[in-house]
Amino acid sequence: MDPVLTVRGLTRRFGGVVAVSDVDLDIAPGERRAVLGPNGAGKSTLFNLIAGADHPTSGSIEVFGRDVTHLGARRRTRMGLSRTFQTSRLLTGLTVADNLYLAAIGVDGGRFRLVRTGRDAAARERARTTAASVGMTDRLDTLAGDLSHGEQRQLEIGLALIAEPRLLLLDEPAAGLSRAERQLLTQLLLSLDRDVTLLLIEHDMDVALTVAERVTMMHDGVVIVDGTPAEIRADQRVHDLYLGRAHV
Ligand SMILES: Nc1ncnc2c1ncn2[C@@H]1O[C@H](COP(=O)(O)OP(=O)(O)OP(=O)(O)O)[C@@H](O)[C@H]1O
Repeated sequence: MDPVLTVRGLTRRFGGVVAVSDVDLDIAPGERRAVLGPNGAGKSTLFNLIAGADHPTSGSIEVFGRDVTHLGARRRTRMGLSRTFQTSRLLTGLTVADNLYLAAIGVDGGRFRLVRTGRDAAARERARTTAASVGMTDRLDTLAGDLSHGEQRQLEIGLALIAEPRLLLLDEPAAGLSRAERQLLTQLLLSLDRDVTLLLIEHDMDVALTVAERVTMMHDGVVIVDGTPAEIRADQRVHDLYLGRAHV
């Protein structure tokens, strides 16, 4: 099967800083991949380049076999790429159902066709099925602002899933969550349909190594190890750079 994502020689410079340096990445359909690395490794820059929020100095990005290097974020979204954000985009004064409903009616008609007469009902139904897929059926009538931090993260993932993406980019999904919330998040990510390929940028080793089948470890903009969670755990360079520190 063709890769979902192919990155070649990707480089992003900011003045004299090479935030991402000659990175190659191949992600297969249905794969769960994590990108790990200490502060300043280049994870966020790589994420933004793949999402289309930023553009590389050199190199190329293909999504679903199509060169998107020079396409903006919206075009990539329409192709089936979706992302979460580190800062919450929830409408805290609205219920879970309404947050999902508004996202559903906002989805581009090309990918999620809602015939005019049934538009409202279809969007409501889509909100309900998405809530179920992120384990929030019993919270549909709760205001987003009244959700726990972990539930808000669940809802954000739901919003990213509403357009039925084929590639979901998760930007540090475990950031700021308690241990119990991280475990729930891990379960949620493990439960997602394999029709969606996952790429997560993550600081939290436990979440990344449990959810991902393959981990790409970055340092100073460069990929230093690419392997299975077992290989990552056993790698001396990872220990030196990452595991040896209190919390990087
Ligand atoms: N807009 C920018 N302008 C200048 N330098 C930048 C910019 N964005 C990132 N950098 C630099 O690029 C390098 C990589 O940063 P990046 O944020 O991608 O790392 P990261 O692995 O995501 O780190 P963190 O875990 O702290 O978010 C750092 O040296 C950072 O200072």
